[in-house]
Amino acid sequence: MAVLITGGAGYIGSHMALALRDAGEACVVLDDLSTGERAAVPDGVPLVVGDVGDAALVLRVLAEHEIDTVAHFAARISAPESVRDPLGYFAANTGKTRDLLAAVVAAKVGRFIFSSTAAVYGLNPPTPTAETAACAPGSPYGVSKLMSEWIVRETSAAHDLACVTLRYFNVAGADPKGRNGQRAAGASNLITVATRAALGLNPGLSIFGANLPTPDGTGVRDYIHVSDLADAHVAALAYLRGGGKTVTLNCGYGWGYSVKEVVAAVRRAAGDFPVREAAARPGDPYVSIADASLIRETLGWRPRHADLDQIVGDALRWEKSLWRPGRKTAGAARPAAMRRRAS
Ligand SMILES: NC(=O)c1ccc[n+]([C@@H]2O[C@H](COP(=O)([O-])OP(=O)(O)OC[C@H]3O[C@@H](n4cnc5c(N)ncnc54)[C@H](O)[C@@H]3O)[C@@H](O)[C@H]2O)c1
Ligand SMILES: O=c1ccn([C@@H]2O[C@H](COP(=O)(O)OP(=O)(O)O[C@H]3O[C@H](CO)[C@H](O)[C@H](O)[C@H]3O)[C@@H](O)[C@H]2O)c(=O)[nH]1
Repeated sequence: MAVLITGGAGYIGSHMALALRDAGEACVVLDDLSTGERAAVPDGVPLVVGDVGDAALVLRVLAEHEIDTVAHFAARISAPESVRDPLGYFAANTGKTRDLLAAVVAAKVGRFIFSSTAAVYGLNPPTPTAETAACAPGSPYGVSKLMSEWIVRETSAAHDLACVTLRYFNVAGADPKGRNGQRAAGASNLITVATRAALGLNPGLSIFGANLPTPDGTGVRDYIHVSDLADAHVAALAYLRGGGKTVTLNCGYGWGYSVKEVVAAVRRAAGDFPVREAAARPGDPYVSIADASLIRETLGWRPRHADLDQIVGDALRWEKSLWRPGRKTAGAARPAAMRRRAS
């Protein structure tokens, strides 16, 4: 038995590959390397370079590696980009999820884990947000994921296929042992931007909205450590192999931090860095916090790295380890400590 990880050369999928390898589980990665990197795939895990929409390739991989479960991470992930290219997102995310499922059903693979997002809930969900909340995605990206969820659900109902859909809240941090982390130079998520700013790799941080209707005026998010998220996938795999039924589960902790609280945590870990207040991003929810009770009940999952200082510390250590002379991020100005490392 082995797990196929689509998108396993990307940020989250590669952490799952690491978690499975650490647990002694066989797995194989299928990734077209459009945003992922070969180096993110852990040593000893086979990488097949190709498209999840290539049915012949997928069928071959499913058979050759005796796959019993597919974990489908591969996707395009930028909400602003999806506003400019909705049809591209529906093709890449929704269309290819459909094509992958067709291969999975044809090959009689009985288990599927799908990467969805809190973005399906949209702009003003009740908080904390339970899985039963109405879905009203605020971007084509969110729509592409919600449509994929429906395809997963209907396919599961019609075929011998049990599926766990995981709706991730804000994924952050890096492998606590320093083996892996966010590699995308253009990553725009708060904790990556703030840690890179603290290291002088970009000119500073803009706080998008400082007068929002929240306790300190800045946006609040439920940040989940990427290794806890990988563990949730390992727990979902055990649940499915134990005969668990199709279910949709939030992945978050059930509490949130504001942008200012995240800035304070990064400053505690790395010292001061420039921060300015800017206009709120159109379409940003003010608050996004999971009701995380169902995943605990259903999978028995318990987070191990939920402390914000650990999330920030792991991200920071990873960013430092990535730094090398000539590495480019926006407006890089190298701090003295890093200039010394270069010489
Ligand atoms: N990062 C987050 O905060 C977040 C939040 C919610 C949900 N998600 C979901 O988690 C999943 C993984 O996100 P990530 O942050 O690791 O993104 P990522 O861009 O780092 O990883 C995606 C991977 O998929 C690969 N890929 C894309 N299209 C492909 C295709 N057609 N065939 C084969 N490989 C393909 C890319 O090369 C990349 O390695 C996505 O489905 C995303 O929607 C991410
Ligand atoms: O430079 C920045 C970046 C972010 N923020 C703020 O920090 C918070 C978090 O923003 P992120 O960009 O890190 O994450 P989002 O909440 O916008 O979105 C993330 O989580 C969503 C789920 O809720 C989707 O999955 C989406 O794909 C994923 O990027 C927000 O209040 C945002 O306005 C800033 O102030 N400055």
